[in-house]
Amino acid sequence: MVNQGNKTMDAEASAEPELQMAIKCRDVSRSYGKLKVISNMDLTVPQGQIYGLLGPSGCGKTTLLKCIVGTLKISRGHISVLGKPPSFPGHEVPGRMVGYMPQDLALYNEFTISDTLTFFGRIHGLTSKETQARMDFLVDFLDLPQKCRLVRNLSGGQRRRVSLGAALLQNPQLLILDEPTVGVDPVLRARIWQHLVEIVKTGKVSVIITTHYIEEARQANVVGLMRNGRLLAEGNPQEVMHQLNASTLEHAFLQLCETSDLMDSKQGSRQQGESKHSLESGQDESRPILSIGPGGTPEDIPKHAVDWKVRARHVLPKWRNISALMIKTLIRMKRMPGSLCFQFLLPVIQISLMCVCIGGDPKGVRVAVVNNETSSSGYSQLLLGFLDNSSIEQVPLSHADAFTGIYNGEYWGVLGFGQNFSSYMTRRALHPQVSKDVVDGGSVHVWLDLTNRQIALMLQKKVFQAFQEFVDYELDSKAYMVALPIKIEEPIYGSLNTDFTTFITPGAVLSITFYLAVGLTALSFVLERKEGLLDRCWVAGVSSLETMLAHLLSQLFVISVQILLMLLFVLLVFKIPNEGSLMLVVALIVLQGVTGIAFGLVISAAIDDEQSANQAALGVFYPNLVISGVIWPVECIPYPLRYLSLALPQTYASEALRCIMYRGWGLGHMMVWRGFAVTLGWNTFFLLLATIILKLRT
Ligand SMILES: Nc1ncnc2c1ncn2[C@@H]1O[C@H](COP(=O)(O)OP(=O)(O)OP(=O)(O)O)[C@@H](O)[C@H]1O
Repeated sequence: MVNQGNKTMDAEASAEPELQMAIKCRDVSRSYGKLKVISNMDLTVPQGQIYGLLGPSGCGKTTLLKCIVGTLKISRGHISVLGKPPSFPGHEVPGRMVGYMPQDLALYNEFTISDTLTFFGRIHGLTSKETQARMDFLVDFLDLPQKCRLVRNLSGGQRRRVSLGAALLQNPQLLILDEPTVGVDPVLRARIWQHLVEIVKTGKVSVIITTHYIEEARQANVVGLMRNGRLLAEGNPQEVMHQLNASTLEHAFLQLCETSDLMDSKQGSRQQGESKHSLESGQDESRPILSIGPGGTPEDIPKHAVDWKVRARHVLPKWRNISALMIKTLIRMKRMPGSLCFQFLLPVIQISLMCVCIGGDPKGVRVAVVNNETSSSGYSQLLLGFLDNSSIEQVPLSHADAFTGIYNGEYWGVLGFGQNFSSYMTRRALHPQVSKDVVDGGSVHVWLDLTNRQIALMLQKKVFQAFQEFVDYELDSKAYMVALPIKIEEPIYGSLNTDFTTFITPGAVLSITFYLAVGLTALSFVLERKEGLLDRCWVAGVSSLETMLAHLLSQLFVISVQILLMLLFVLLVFKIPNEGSLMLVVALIVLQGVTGIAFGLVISAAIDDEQSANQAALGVFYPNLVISGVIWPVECIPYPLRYLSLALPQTYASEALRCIMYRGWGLGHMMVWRGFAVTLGWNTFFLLLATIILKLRT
């Protein structure tokens, strides 16, 4: 009986004058991995009508709407929205022509209602006057609370209405509303439907709406009843009910489900004997059981040509969108002052801790002194007087106690002087030939605990320095007789007492800038994607490149403040020398910050959840720090790992920064421009990669 009705109504429809179609889906399929969610679906939304898309939870309604707005790619078939496929160059879908209310709220929690509508108004290119007028209307119409209320403080239903307001804002030609009436009281629900009915009356606006409340869809001009990714029926709600002799849409739907189950089981038993080919073609599946009205035919898929100028304009980023997104980020920052202060202060804290704690000479290192020379005017006492007391704490002990102490880990070394140290040392210096006992007794004996190389090296250096100062003082012009025949001349670059902090600071500044920038951006898209904000902005007409550039520019502001504060501390508080151009120093650090932002954007474009994004950012941190030559010279890294090290973003950049700061070199030196070139190369690569990933995934 249903099939008969179907045929009659198809025939009637073909006799009617042809309607303009707002949306045409032909043979559309979409799968998530192996799960086929939409199967060979044909759906037609006539221009100037309300189309109610109905169906149980999980039947694929949201997926279909996402395919229609273009945020999901279809696996097969063709979709035309307002005359062209979504995201066709020059077509304002996505863009101003479409108002999309996603199922997720997709609102910025830190925004007020007014901020939210102003943001979408900017993206759609409305003037502030137009936005204001629409805002006043929508606040009144949707019964919204005061405009200055923060979205995060609104109830679920209020948020939903704000989200609907954002979709209605620019008076779009096509409204795509995914469950706009959930959580909305019956009075307002009726008003929303009344409004939709009114706006379609002009014939210029079309609406596709999904709802769980099947009966409210009676007010739609056309309903599509969906089940398991298929359209069971499409037609005017009254006619659907009439055809199925049902008193309510719900009953009609129930009947269709039963018919569909019956047909499926019949088809299943038939197909057992048939070839696999007919199973896969799926052509039968695509036809609704009941089709009343303007269905589509495969041959009406038009071909569209596009001018290269239009194509170029479509690809080029729009400053309007970038500035809207930047203002959005700045407003969000302003609404989280604690987090912003923390972001500004964190690099200062990190670099200060590094300068204070890493690279300086160890202090108060306990050393046991076994002095068997009793005379207080002996050379041993004199020599000990030249030891740097701030670094070394001398503990006079007997031989036995000193060795017990060092074995117990109480001392880092033992200095031993023989009974006749002074006389033997003189004899060593003056006589060309002396016995082994004299050589031995005239030497300072040093036993070290070498488990801590830095402390042991410092002790050795301090003992040699003390000895040199002692002989210079005691022997004056004859000092050459006992001193080592090696003279360390004035350094070409740097100073004689350069400490490890000086080496590590440039690399540390770059690493801190890089990783804080990664941290700032690695989650930016992850959270926005999760909350549906990325998709919503995309449907409003924001491209991946614009999203990327807006993030980059607004985060540049944050890292500029970070870099300024960090450099103030490094140069003025910790007095790290800078012999070169401050402009070059700042430029290189800012570019490294951009590399960090771009890398963070890659992570956040590629990864869906916060935990994985955090893990990726943290996972890269330590290996990169270790093999970038930031904390230890690259020359210590064995081949072939060194090649990897040299290719990393911070290796040549750290070297370049050291060359600028300590050697005073400029861009004329290869070691400097190489650092800039590698940094710029990585910036470009990461930004392109992030844009491509985001484009592919949005
Ligand atoms: N990103 C995804 N990855 C894998 N499966 C998905 C994804 N999104 C949706 N699905 C699956 O696709 C099917 C259809 O989901 P969809 O959200 O389109 O249903 P729906 O009809 O809108 O349901 P509801 O009315 O509850 O919103 C469901 O089985 C769902 O689990």
